Amino acid sequence: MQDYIPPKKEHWHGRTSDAELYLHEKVELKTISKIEKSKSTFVLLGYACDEGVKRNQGRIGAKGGPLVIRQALAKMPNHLEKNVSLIDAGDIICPNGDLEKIQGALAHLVYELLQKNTIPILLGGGHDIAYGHFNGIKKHLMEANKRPSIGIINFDAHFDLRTDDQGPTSGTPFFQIANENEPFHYLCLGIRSDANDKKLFQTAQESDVTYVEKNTFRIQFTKEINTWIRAFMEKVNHVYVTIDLDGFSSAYAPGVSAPSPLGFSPDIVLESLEIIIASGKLISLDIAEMNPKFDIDNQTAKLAASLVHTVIHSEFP
Ligand SMILES: N=CN[C@@H](CCC(=O)O)C(=O)O
Ligand SMILES: [Mn+2]
Ligand SMILES: [Mn+2]
Repeated sequence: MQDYIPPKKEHWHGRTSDAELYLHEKVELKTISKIEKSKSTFVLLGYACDEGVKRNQGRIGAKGGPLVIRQALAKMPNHLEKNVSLIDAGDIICPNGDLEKIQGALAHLVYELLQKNTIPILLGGGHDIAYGHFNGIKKHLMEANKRPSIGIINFDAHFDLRTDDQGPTSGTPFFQIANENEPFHYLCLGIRSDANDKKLFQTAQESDVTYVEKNTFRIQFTKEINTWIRAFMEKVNHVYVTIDLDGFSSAYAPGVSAPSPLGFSPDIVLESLEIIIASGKLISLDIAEMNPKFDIDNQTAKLAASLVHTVIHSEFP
């Protein structure tokens, strides 16, 4: 496949030990066809594409996202049990701007990873990653059930519910999913009224979107937020989590296409992830909008890598 780059050893560096103390020593590099069926395997797949951001008039650079997240993760300590595997499966790329094709290719690879019972962790790339990612999950679940029940939990400043009448962009993925899926289960955490216009709030209302605005998505309201997340998850059988790094305050995440000075803090995201993972419904996860061009001292890459580190070290029921 010309839009796929196999994993590379040179992307994984750090301190060395004789006991797999670091993740670059633990990670296995495998192309997707070589990955075996296993329940306790996390697979990293990069979406090195910022075509959707470009089309959405954003600041390009997110195609470099997967590499810097890997490089930060490589140096982090490995506390994984021996029976848990971490695999890097390489990157999807978008060399000629054919976003629709790349989203289709991504959906196919996600489908293959889920057929192998692994837990995909996708690294972006623009938030158009969500459309391909969701379709891969859907294809996999449709083999068992014609109408799978999938809830999307998006940590984001934005709804990303723009219409796709001019084609897909990083601002349209959830509009596309809403249009093609009935019912549409979508929970947004961290929405900012200074980053979404009236039409987007109206589309959210018409599509029955549940959302928590940024002023409420704070650690002080953990109890209430946990109740809302649990209530949302009750309605669905599977949960797909997508974390748009631009939802974090730019004090934590300057390296994104559309920064949020008044965004949320990592602590409430970690609390929420704990509840979601403990539910046993998390099927797949991605981290989107990492843009190394605007990062400062690798803070955003390290934040993204720490989120991956937290997820892979969590107990999956
Ligand atoms: N994926 C990002 N989407 C945002 C970008 C906002 C911006 O460029 O300021 C959106 O379209 O609303
Ligand atoms: Mn966003
Ligand atoms: Mn987004």
